[in-house]
Amino acid sequence: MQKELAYEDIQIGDSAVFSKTISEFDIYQFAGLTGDFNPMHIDEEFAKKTFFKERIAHGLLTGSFISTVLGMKLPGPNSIYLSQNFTFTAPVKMGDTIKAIVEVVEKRDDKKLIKLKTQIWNQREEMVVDGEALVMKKY
Ligand SMILES: C[C@@H](O)CC(=O)SCCNC(=O)CCNC(=O)[C@H](O)C(C)(C)COP(=O)(O)OP(=O)(O)OC[C@H]1O[C@@H](n2cnc3c(N)ncnc32)[C@H](O)[C@@H]1OP(=O)(O)O
Repeated sequence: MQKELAYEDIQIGDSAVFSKTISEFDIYQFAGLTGDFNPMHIDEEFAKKTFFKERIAHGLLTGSFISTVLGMKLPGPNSIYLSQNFTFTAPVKMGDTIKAIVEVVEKRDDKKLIKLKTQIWNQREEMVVDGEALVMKKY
């Protein structure tokens, strides 16, 4: 279990990472959980005729691993997620291994707010998601 960090323990420049290989099962599970059965994610024949020519992961499935790093590592347990933006810069394909990285870029002591740069990269060192998150770490 990750040691719980207090707001004061967190410094600008601190970073944390979570890595995962995206499987067909992950994509089906996400479709079932959310109800987003867009055929470009789940129907190989349909996907062959799309711009990407094969099935790709839902953008928010990929993006959700930013939440994993924020909630489990940095700022970690007891973080309150306030906002997030995502730019999906490249597709995530089945079997890709993605790495979600967060880095503290700003702190606001009066409200205990932490701004983090949030990016996800694939195994070919291509950035697939870019963005920024705001988290409150009250205690
Ligand atoms: C809803 C769900 O079911 C569906 C999904 O989840 S799909 C999965 C998540 N999305 C992705 O995986 C897409 C990943 N992105 C890409 O692969 C690329 O961005 C792209 C191939 C779609 C487009 O790239 P590119 O061919 O380089 O784009 P253009 O240069 O032709 O740009 C056209 C205009 O769009 C703007 N733009 C492009 N990408 C983005 C982006 N990610 N976010 C915001 N805007 C984007 C680009 O600036 C161009 O606009 P402009 O006014 O002409 O500058």
